[in-house]
Amino acid sequence: MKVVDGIEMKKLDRKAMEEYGIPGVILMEHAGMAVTEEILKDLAHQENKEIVIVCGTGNNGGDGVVAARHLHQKGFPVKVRIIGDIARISEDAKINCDILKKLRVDIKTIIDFKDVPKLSEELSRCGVIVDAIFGTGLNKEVQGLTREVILAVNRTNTYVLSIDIPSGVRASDGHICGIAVKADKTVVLQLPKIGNIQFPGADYAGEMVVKDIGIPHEAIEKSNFPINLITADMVQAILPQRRKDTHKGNYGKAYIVAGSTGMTGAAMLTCEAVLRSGAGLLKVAIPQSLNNIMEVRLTEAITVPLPELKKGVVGISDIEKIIKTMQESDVIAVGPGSGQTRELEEVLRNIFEAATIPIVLDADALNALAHRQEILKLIKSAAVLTPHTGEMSRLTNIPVEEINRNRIQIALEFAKKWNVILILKGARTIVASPDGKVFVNTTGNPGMATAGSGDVLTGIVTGLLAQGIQPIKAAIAAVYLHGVAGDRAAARLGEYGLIAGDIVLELPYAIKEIVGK
Ligand SMILES: NC(=O)C1=CN([C@@H]2O[C@H](COP(=O)(O)OP(=O)(O)OC[C@H]3O[C@@H](n4cnc5c(N)ncnc54)[C@H](OP(=O)(O)O)[C@@H]3O)[C@@H](O)[C@H]2O)[C@@H](O)CC1
Ligand SMILES: Nc1ncnc2c1ncn2[C@@H]1O[C@H](COP(=O)(O)OP(=O)(O)O)[C@@H](O)[C@H]1O
Ligand SMILES: [K+]
Repeated sequence: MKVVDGIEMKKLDRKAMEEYGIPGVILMEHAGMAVTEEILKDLAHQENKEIVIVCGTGNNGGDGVVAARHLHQKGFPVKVRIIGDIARISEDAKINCDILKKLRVDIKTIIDFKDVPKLSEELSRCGVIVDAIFGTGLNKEVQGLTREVILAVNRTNTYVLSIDIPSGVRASDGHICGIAVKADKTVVLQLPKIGNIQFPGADYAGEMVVKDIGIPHEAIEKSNFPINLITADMVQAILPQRRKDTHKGNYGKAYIVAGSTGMTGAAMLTCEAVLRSGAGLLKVAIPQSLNNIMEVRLTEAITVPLPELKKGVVGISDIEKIIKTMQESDVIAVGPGSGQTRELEEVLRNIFEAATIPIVLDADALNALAHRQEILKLIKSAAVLTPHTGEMSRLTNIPVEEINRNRIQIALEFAKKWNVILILKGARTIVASPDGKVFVNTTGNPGMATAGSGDVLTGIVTGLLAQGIQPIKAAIAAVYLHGVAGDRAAARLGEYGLIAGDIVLELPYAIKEIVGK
């Protein structure tokens, strides 16, 4: 599903109107009806059926006014409160306001701070507040009277439904323009906006429901706006059903180079996730002295001990053996728990030069690349990098705060510059491809902020790549499944007690949930 910013949404609205001749009032009518439908669902669970709709003077307010008409028609007590100068109301919203007046719906304007206490009282007394103050047209910090009204909405305990996006959240990036409505539910019109899914804005949305308002789907499909939301349908289409007449050779050989003294656990988690993702065969390169530990724990994997020179870490002396196994494999992953050694860069350089298979780089492999990203240019095959924000900061020399303000753009620029698939991990993981596309993941939860959960993701990407899934698709499916597995684990155990191994254990069920088998 496409994700847009305010400008792209406006373009699509205009296209619907100008190229397809769908008048704005019709789109507004659909929006208002979609909102009504959701309000009716919410009202079904509560005694207090009174609704107060707080509107701005733009088209978002117009959607609220249409909803007021439908609710009035169905016999619900509705109040409409319009903030600001009603003379400035948008054309389509005015048409609908005029109808409301003729229907004698209770409609008033809030033009002064002294109107706020009365409004606060109405907001506290009603059963549902509809927030139709600003949508995609928010273009500056929220101040003055509107700020007071939003504060009043947030002070109540009343259920709040926002139209399109909680007022105060900037559609283009999720920035909070000083203050924003804290919604219980957001009825997103036609397409999710970046501000609906990127933090901090995403935190204000509550439950999100996306509703079609009649913008032609072919117009949306033709849009070349690069951002997409990863959905279950998308992942289902990526994961093939297994054919009956197959054997382990059909599901690929994965090769993991991971682990060092003190960090065999990272290698273990990655390996388990590779196997649980359905790869046919797994080999793991491990410093000789750690081999026994791995053999005991990893029943199903083949270990390939490396004759380490420096005890407990992989070094350049191991490279011949690494390259040989790599040449017999379908994917290689390097980095989880590898340790920070100077030699790792040299190891990577050799792998990059020799590899004809997809390469997954995580953790210490990424640290080894910091300040030496240019060696990524040696890679002739596909590469998937999986940094968390801290690793991304080291890779790019951009401060963490700046990355967090601009995750999509920074991930995209890196992917294009270095011709890699970049998975920028965190709450709302971003997958960026070198051809300029971005996929945002919304599965997962803060319970996954625990040591080793990134190693699990590396294993899933690697396991899917082993099975011959196209690299960008493997990355998309991996982040989604990783999040679903994490959500399942959290549902069972809660977020506090969740550990990375639980994500691995839930992974088969997450896959089954999507694939059906
Ligand atoms: N045909 C369509 O386009 C359809 C659109 N639809 C709906 O419309 C929404 C977009 O509507 P929109 O473009 O009219 O903008 P909207 O969000 O209502 O606000 C703009 C107003 O707010 C004002 N303003 C902004 N920031 C402010 C601030 N900080 N503090 C104070 N004022 C501020 C701004 O003022 P100005 O910039 O003019 O000074 C302007 O007056 C969209 O989210 C969806 O819900 C659907 O009905 C389908 C058809
Ligand atoms: N709040 C959150 N919401 C969703 N996913 C999260 C959240 N916190 C962490 N995760 C996920 O958990 C994983 C953590 O990875 P990482 O930081 O590399 O852990 P480690 O290095 O310990 O393995 C990432 O895939 C990240 O997206
Ligand atoms: K709104």
